[in-house]
Amino acid sequence: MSERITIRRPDDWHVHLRDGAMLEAVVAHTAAQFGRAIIMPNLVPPVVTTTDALAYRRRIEAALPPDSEFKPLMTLYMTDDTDASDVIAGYADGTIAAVKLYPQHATTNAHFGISRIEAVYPVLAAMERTGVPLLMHGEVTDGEVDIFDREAVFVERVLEPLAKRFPGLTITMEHVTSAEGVAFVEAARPGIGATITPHHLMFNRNAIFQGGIRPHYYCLPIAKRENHRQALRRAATSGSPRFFLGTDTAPHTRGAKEAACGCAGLFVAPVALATYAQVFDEEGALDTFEAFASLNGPRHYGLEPNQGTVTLVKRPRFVAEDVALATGEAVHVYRGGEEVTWTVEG
Ligand SMILES: NC(=O)N[C@@H](CC(=O)O)C(=O)O
Ligand SMILES: [Zn+2]
Ligand SMILES: [Zn+2]
Repeated sequence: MSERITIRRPDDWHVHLRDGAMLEAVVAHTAAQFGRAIIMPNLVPPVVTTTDALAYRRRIEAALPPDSEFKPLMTLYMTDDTDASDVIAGYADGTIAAVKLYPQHATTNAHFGISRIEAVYPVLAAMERTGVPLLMHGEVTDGEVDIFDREAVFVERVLEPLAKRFPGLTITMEHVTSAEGVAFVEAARPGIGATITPHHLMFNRNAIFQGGIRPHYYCLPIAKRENHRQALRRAATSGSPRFFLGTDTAPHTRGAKEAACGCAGLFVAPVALATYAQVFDEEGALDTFEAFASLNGPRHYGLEPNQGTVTLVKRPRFVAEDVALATGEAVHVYRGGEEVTWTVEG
């Protein structure tokens, strides 16, 4: 049994850093572990143009610890008005790394999302031509579809046809949570990959209702049955280059979560790498950990892996319950108040 593991410095391919006081409070947790991260654009208002992305990147850089080498990779939020030439130019000059597509009303701040996928076909065609990756929140929003089935229905109704219509488009199915999603990605054409979060590897839907309603286990896509969690564990640890690390760290204040209508999203950054390492250790798969955390993502995005390394040791560490904001508000940390078994050494 391994007690220590050194891997290339990993990247986080799905992160919400927010803005303002929240950004200030959370960014160091991601920057301490990861070389790069794909930054989600669902601010209010969202990041829709390369000019917005550049300004947001500067705010992130200003909030980083002074000696940090962390590199934010920016994304645009696809709307009905997204301008293909802005996307292409922003990708060509390195301002943006990808475009994110949210089905309207699918998740936090998705009310700006596109109305009909057909509306953005010309932009998708331009992205296919020029190699700009498309990131998708993979859920249908049709109220007739059960919340636990929204990902599987999305795969069938939206993702499969889209992957066929644009055979050269690089697509990331973000935060895959279901056996159906895993099966699609495994069998899909080249250029299709998926991120897997630490929390969907850790708990199933029972956690949301254990002894009462538990808002700190509520995120989207919602956690599913145990067989889906097992499918995710198999996919992540399989060594398949299709699956890679994306934490979906999504901080909300306690006030926003512990409410009659609580926000979806978990703040997982402080325990992200430790939690993934625990999962790979439990599965007896530490040999495939580096591929998942540090190699598969860069390959999917056509980037080089990071140069440096991180070392994790199997040493228990107590996790603080909350992270404080300068406003006086607090953000509950996923696994806060618990001991985690793995610790990042640096
Ligand atoms: N994952 C979540 O539950 N929430 C995310 C949005 C998202 O990634 O869908 C957020 O921005 O809060
Ligand atoms: Zn999402
Ligand atoms: Zn997200």
